[in-house]
Amino acid sequence: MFAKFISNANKTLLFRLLSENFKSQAPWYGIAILAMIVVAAMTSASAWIMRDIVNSSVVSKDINRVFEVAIMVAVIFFIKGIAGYIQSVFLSRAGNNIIAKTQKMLFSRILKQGISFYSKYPSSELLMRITTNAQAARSVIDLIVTSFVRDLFSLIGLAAVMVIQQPSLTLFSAIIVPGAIYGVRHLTKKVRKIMEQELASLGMIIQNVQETATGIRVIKAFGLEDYMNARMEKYVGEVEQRSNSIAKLEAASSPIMETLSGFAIAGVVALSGIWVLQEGNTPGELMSFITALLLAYEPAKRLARMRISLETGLIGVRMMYELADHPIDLSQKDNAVELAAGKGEISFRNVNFSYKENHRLFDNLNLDFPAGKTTALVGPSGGGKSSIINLAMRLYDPESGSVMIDGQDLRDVTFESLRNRIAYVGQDTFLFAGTVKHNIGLGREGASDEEIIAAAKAANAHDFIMRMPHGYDSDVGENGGNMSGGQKQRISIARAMLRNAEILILDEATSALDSESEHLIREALTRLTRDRTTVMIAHRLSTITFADNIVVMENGAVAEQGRPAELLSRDGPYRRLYELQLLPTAEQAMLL
Ligand SMILES: Nc1ncnc2c1ncn2[C@@H]1O[C@H](COP(=O)(O)OP(=O)(O)OP(=O)(O)O)[C@@H](O)[C@H]1O
Repeated sequence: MFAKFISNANKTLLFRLLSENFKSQAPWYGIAILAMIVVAAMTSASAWIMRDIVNSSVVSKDINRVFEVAIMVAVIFFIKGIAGYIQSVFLSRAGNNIIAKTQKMLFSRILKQGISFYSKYPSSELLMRITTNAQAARSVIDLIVTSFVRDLFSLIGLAAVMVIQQPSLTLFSAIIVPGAIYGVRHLTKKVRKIMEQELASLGMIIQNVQETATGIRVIKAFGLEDYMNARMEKYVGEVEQRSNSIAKLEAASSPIMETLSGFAIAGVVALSGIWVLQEGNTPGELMSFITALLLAYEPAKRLARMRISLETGLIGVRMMYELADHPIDLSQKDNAVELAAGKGEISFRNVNFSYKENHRLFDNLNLDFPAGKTTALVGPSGGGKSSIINLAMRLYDPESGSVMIDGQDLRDVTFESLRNRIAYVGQDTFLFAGTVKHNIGLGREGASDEEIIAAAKAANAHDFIMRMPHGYDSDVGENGGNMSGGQKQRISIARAMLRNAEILILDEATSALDSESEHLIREALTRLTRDRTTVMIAHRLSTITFADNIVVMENGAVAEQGRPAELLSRDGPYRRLYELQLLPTAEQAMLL
């Protein structure tokens, strides 16, 4: 029966959801299920006792019996109330634990993913999958437990009351139920489709809000408020329309059920007169039967609609598992070893690499970054500079050939030992929510306050930090919103300084700073790069005169390399780049 109830794919999904979550929560679900059985039993008892209420007061007019029955009614409802409380508390406890566990699992999974995963899933989508879809896991389990235990047991109990009180009338009512279930079945498919579209539009709403928050400067500067508003209106409108369609479809199950139930009750009322009058049944039995029938209506309706609720809930669960199962394209080998301590020489040997199929960026690339020296990567945009540091940090793997540190292939070493040997200062100086101290301290776990301050001093950041309202305990604001570009850069230099790794990867900021800031940063970088293997992407050639070696990258290949003075003396690509950047154009020269 269950096989026909839901599709095979959904059945697999459901079994997986239950097997992964139900077991760990078994004690809580056990208690909740026991409480539900008590609730179901008390519901049936409240229908059963109608017979005694009516017979004792109306038929036998026995006042003592009336009091007895009244006490029993009070006890039934008291027990039902307590059991209902226990059921809710333990069901929620298990459910909340499932949400928490799912969210933790999803988050640690996406943290393991390589950079390419993040180009596939926009942040808004990740947000939705980790929040809304994780909730769906709980809702589906709740639905199964409440429907199969509370509703089914209530229905069985009430049916038993009905059979005992009026067997023939029960038979009549039973004919109606399959009709009602059939009536709601055809609605399921439609709801599923609309629900999928609704979730997609919901994702777009999140994306729009997120883009507004992160891109507010561009929005304001270009007066894009109307454009953003129009986009929001479109997505919100779509969600509104789809929600209405879903509500209409879901509600459509009500008229079907109401009409059929109306027929059942009308039939029962008509027949009951004949039975009571002709077959000598008591009015109490009849009242008990009708109460049981009416009480059975809600659980029966919920069970009939269960398929719709299950299908819609499973959409979220499927999306959650899609994220959880997304293969990790960049993983650590099972037999990975520690990256042995060394001087930090980086070498690329016969490296072939492409981001997209049939679109090779590096073709047999051979390149060395000598230990303890600073190598500057220069060249036109798209030449492959960032891709080199992506491979050197093992954010991507080459298709063939190898990237090595001190002769060890990066694919053979643990991520932890690799990351411990590298410090990174990126172009987008990302700061995390928290204090200045916290942001610098992320450079090395367990660093003392003194070490953090020493790193900040070396990064020329100490003085401006001390001028902040709470010094090192000042809040940096969202992504360093409370700081200038130059200050953020010095914080990230201090973070790298604290790491004290042999290898430094430096992606120079493209935005120009005022000369004071530029001078302070330059000084900090000179200290930071001293005696370290530094790979530095330089966008402004004026800043790399101190480099030991320069590599000019063009179209994924090394166009030229050598010492700065040596390259300048040649009439090659570096000299041309240099002249292009440093020599004022005729027009500029006239303005000077
Ligand atoms: N994640 C990616 N997916 C697909 N293609 C990419 C990706 N990143 C870079 N590329 C492509 O690879 C080539 C090299 O890019 P790369 O970012 O390494 O160049 P770059 O020299 O650092 O450029 P820039 O100076 O503009 O930062 C470019 O053609 C770029 O379009």
